[in-house]
Amino acid sequence: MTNSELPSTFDEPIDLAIIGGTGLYNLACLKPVAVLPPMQTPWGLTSSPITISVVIGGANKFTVAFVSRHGVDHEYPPTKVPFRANMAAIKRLQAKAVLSFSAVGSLQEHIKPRDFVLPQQLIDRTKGIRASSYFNEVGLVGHVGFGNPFSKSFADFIYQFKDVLENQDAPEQPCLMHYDPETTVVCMEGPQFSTRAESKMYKMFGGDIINMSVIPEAKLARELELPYQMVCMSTDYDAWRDHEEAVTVNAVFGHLANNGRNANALAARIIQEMAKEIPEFMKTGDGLTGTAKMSIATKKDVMAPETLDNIRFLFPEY
Ligand SMILES: CSC[C@H]1O[C@H](OP(=O)(O)O)[C@H](O)[C@@H]1O
Ligand SMILES: Nc1ncnc2[nH]cnc12
Repeated sequence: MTNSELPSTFDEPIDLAIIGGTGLYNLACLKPVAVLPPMQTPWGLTSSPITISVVIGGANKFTVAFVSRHGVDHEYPPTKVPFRANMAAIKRLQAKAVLSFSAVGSLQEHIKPRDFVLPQQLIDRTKGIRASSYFNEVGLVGHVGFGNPFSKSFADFIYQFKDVLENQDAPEQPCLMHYDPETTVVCMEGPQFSTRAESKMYKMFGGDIINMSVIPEAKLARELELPYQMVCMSTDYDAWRDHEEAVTVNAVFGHLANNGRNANALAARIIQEMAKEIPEFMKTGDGLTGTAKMSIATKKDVMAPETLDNIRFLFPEY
């Protein structure tokens, strides 16, 4: 059956949401059972249809939803991705966690192109022009904690499968997965890449890798109480190495095929293991359950009916 012949509705809650980035417009390791058309949310339409797949693991059924961040034909630049719609749709489908993939530049010698990184910290260098919150309205003010922007439990889970990575063209130079509590991703505005001076400044800040899309995705996931981990796939050394050409899109594209294969292998293992037994952090909410409600400072009595409808779109139980 081709994707266009599949049902366009799916009525069960999903377990895991996966967001694909540059070069990862679908996951070949998944067998779709439904393709939902781009979902209308109070924050607009999602950037792509949502592909639903079901995996059987022993006695369990495990459901995955896939969204393409930039659209299936890469129509949305990082500044204009409908991040709030994408994340609202994922929440509406009742995902228990979000696994996000991103192509990144490396700010450190030891992180080579084709290596993967599980960042645990981030530095926001976007320019305030992206809608980055559900709780930043007159009549709805909320301040969620963001000290630890990623899910350590999820990163620990993913790191178990570090050995699935392969370098197909140069097996003697294996692809590594880097993971420690200080590993930091810088998120810049784009769409232009950084200047050499900016790239060196980000290194001085303590950045290890750089992309254009972890903000506001990670912030919105936190507001939605969703455990969120980004798997960063290195494609270049950005612009800080004076003796080398600064990053170009051609350099990035040169590594996308290998990174895409590794993303599929990694996602397949993660899904297989989750289907056998849903990890504890997905069952319990990773300590995030109830944090959004606690963060809202505005009194409910003064909220407009439309505001309450939007909150209920995200949190039907509130
Ligand atoms: C084409 S290189 C720059 C582009 O790649 C990354 O996209 P994504 O995070 O969606 O994989 C980066 O964030 C930029 O948007
Ligand atoms: N050098 C870079 N800067 C920002 N985003 C990127 N995505 C891939 N490489 C990048």
